[in-house]
Amino acid sequence: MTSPPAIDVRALQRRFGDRTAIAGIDLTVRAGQIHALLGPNGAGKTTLLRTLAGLVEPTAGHARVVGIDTTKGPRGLRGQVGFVPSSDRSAYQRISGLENLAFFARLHGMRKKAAFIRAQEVLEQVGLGDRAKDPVNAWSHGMQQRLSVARALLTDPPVLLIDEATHDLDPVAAATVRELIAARAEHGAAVLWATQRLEELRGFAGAVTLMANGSAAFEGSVEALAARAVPSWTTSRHASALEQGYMSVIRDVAA
Ligand SMILES: Nc1ncnc2c1ncn2[C@@H]1O[C@H](COP(=O)(O)OP(=O)(O)OP(=O)(O)O)[C@@H](O)[C@H]1O
Repeated sequence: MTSPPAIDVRALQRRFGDRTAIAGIDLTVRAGQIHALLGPNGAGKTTLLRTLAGLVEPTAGHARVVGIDTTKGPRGLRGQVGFVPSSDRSAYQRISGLENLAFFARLHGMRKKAAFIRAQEVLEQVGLGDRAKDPVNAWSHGMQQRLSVARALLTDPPVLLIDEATHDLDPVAAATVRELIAARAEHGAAVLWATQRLEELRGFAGAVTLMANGSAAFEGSVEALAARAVPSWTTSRHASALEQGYMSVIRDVAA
């Protein structure tokens, strides 16, 4: 018998007043897969990730994470989901990164000593081991973003929801984060990875959903998206095939 998908989204809708953020999406991500979420600003990527993290309730349809209905909220999903919000600044600014992570590890039930050991370990994984004891308000934006990634990895959850984690990162730090996430996927985590950096998807994401206006305008492999590339006077000759494929899908939606 095949196990249920780690992420299972069926006919999901979410409205905010008159505005439709998610207009009926189906999505499946299995253990060990990295699934990229693309789309223009306002397409609904963050709303989808926040719904899966239990922070937003669907208006219709459903979302399940390792079989748990996400309407149970973040508490009901605790230990199952590592969520990296975009531009996350939710850490306690006056205490150190180490103390922040140890605090969150203790919320997950770790004993004090084990919590500090694990906190130091994940800080080293994201390249912040030597800054562990600095107060977070002395860290740069990119360092705080890496702290958010470290927090999501604390308990090795089976599902990782990542919203533009590499947005503020230098290329070396961004590569380190992708390697860490790929290693988690190799160990069985299911990853949903929202990004605007197309160049990072090749050799990283196995599948792509391109959202537009709250719907899935394309779903397939990175190679299949690149194969949608069409020569056009509007596309720069320097744009990669992947970028051209992306733009071709968005143009079809707008047409
Ligand atoms: N709390 C909210 N209240 C009202 N409208 C919202 C709320 N959250 C999102 N929306 C709307 O839902 C739509 C989808 O927004 P969302 O943030 O999910 O897009 P996105 O694809 O993540 O965009 P970006 O690439 O800019 O991060 C937008 O029109 C946005 O204005």
